[in-house]
Amino acid sequence: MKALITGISGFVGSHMAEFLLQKGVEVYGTIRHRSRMNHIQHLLDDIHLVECELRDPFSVETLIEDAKPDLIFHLAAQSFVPTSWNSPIDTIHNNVAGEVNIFEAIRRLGIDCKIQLACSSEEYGHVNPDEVPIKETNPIRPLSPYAISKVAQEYLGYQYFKSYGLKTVMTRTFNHTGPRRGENFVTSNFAKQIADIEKGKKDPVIHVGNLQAKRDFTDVRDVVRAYWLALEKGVVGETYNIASGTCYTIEEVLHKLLSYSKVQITVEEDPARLRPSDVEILLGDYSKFHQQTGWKPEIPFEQTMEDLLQYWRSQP
Ligand SMILES: C[C@H]1O[C@H](OP(=O)(O)OP(=O)(O)OC[C@H]2O[C@@H](n3cnc4c(=O)[nH]c(N)nc43)[C@H](O)[C@@H]2O)[C@@H](O)[C@@H](O)C1=O
Repeated sequence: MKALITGISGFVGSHMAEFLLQKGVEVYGTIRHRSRMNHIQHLLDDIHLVECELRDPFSVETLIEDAKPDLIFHLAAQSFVPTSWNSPIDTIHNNVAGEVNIFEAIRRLGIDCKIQLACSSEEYGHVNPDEVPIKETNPIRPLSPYAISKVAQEYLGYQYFKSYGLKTVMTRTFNHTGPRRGENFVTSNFAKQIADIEKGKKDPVIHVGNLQAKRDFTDVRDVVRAYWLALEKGVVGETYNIASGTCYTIEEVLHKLLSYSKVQITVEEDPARLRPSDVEILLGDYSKFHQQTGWKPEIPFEQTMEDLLQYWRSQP
């Protein structure tokens, strides 16, 4: 069996590759000329890397024709919410055009494959207090250009399923983290600041944004297992929440991370970290996915946070 991972050198892509290799799957992955390879350095002998610009239809058609995958995990995206305010068109173009190019290549070449689409809980956006835990049937009220790009990705997945029979499965994944998480994202950012303070590379002050937001975190290693099950047991054309079913304020996350360190650290708000609009609460109900696939998260949040901090401590 052959699987293609778009964005294989990224955070989730590298974990997905490790998971698939353990399953004995032949792994293809896309990189761009400026991709950093540090997350997949240890896998280079075992995977096929293809340089591909997903925004370029010719590049994508060549990729799909050469790889002829049975499974596609479409993980490549501009995924940082604040960047989507600074460059909204780029986020929408990157995330939406890239996916359409994949769908068009599959359709034109007549490739028979299943496609997992990494959609997002950000699509829910504004959530009323009486709407948690969030089910797939909740209203979509997106609050960022990134969220809009994910709504478009998801509905395109549905439309290509209905119009052309493409075997798409959409996963609305809530926040996820773990070793290799990009340093912009909150858990990694805080963990890296703590590790830098411990190493004496930074003054003992941790800079933070909105600590009142509530988020539902799942370990990335549970998430890639969910993506595999989404294609193995999920129903094509359907959308599933992937979540832990528990949420914490960002303040609680901060204090959890701080409790793993012996150094004395002062907390300071950095106004540049506040957003034009922030999703107040994301707390997911994953029962639809559980009923279909049997999946449930296995790695406790505390373990994820300790592993993340250890990851940053081990970085040069
Ligand atoms: C599901 C969804 O999950 C992620 O989107 P996100 O929730 O925006 O993730 P984040 O880690 O940037 O922020 C989480 C919360 O934490 C608050 N926050 C406080 N202080 C800082 C801070 O210093 N840095 C950051 N980044 N956030 C901070 C921030 O305001 C927000 O309320 C992406 O994977 C996205 O791709 C995705 O799909």
